[in-house]
Amino acid sequence: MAWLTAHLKTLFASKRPKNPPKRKPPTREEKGKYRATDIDDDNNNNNITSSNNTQPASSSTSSLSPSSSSTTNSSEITDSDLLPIIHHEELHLIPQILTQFPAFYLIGHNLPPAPLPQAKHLLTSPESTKQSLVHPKKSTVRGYNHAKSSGREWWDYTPDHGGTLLTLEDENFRYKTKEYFEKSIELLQRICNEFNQTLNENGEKRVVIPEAVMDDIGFSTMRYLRYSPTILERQNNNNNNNTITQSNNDSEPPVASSSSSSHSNGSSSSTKNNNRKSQQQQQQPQKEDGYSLPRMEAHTDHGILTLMTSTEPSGLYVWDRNGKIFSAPPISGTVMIIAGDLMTHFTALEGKNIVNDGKDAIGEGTVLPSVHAVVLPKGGAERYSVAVFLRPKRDMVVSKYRVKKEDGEIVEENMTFGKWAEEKGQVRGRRCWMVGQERLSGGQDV
Ligand SMILES: O=C(O)CCC(=O)C(=O)O
Ligand SMILES: [Fe+2]
Repeated sequence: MAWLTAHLKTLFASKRPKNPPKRKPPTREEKGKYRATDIDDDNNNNNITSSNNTQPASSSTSSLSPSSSSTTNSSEITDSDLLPIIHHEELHLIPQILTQFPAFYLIGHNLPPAPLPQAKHLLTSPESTKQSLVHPKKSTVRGYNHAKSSGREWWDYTPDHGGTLLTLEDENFRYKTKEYFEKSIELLQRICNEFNQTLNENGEKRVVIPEAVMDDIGFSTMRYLRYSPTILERQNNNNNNNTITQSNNDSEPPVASSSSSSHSNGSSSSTKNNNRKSQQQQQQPQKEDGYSLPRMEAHTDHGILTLMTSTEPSGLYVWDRNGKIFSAPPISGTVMIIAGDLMTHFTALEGKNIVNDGKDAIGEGTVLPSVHAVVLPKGGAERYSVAVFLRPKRDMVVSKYRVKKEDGEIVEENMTFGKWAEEKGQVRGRRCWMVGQERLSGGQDV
């Protein structure tokens, strides 16, 4: 485990790209042109442009310098924090964009409307309906779950059996859910394919992302989330009534804790620790310093890519590799895409791997996983979101790691996606490996 802890700690102290994008600072008019409500496919001829933040506290006084060359202190959010918007016709730009920005918006994607009404429908169903969607072995990546102490509840789609398990008895709901999941996965697979079109130093194409990712949905899933002060209130009034195990690590739990085929829960020591921790949390009074707002603590996703969209108010933030924070509100007509842990494994320098070589495996083309968190603004309405996670099968070998045997011999073993996810789940602070995140996590995960 030491290798993993060390790796996680060093990852975000790694090199910044030598050639940061040189973008002209947008004028206020240009920024206004791309405001959330104005964007549609027809008026957006630029392939890359900048998103406009809608809620930075300091926006009125800050300068309009490009984000990448900004010297802003990492914990400040200013008007210069602009995430790029890429047109679907320009998917080939994405491998480079993801080395420079922690997220991008995609426009012109032809996805069906985001199933946010479906998310609301399911997550505001009667409690008895929600309880009937809980996985028999309490998997936190299949069916209904909640983290009341974080003011959040969610439901994970089960793609197996045509999406008919742990779901609502509603044909329209099922159709819209399945359709959005399948189209989003196809889109994420097309983006992965672009990584295999880039040329290496010798001008040759190399397989960066295993072909199996493009051919199979693997352990991909889709999540509907709801953040609401009323969930926190229920928690306050009803501290001992939780029927579902509360975990502090539920945003991306060990994949091994839920098997799509066997539905085994694989109850691990980390789960027991989390239970103890969450019981302690429930006994603590809610803090009054903002941490009692509905939220998802800072973390990175396990998989390859995540596609996200949400209602307002957003409260979604992403960090770049230098610790700079970007606000990432929903922009109409777009979806937001971020990289997960596996993207770092796949895009490591040729001949190196991040598990054994740490920072030395990270080159200019290496994509780091995006740290992200959600904190609802104070007094805001509730928020719904949809996240589609592209993940390979759990037995896919994603890396190698060295193990010292009892006789002292060092051997290399395969690191599968399932093993990666399971071990990450047991590392304290796995949610986020950056200095500064304690502001969002309540300081518990550093
Ligand atoms: O609600 C969101 O927008 C983010 C959800 C998320 O990060 C997750 O479920 O891993
Ligand atoms: Fe996430």
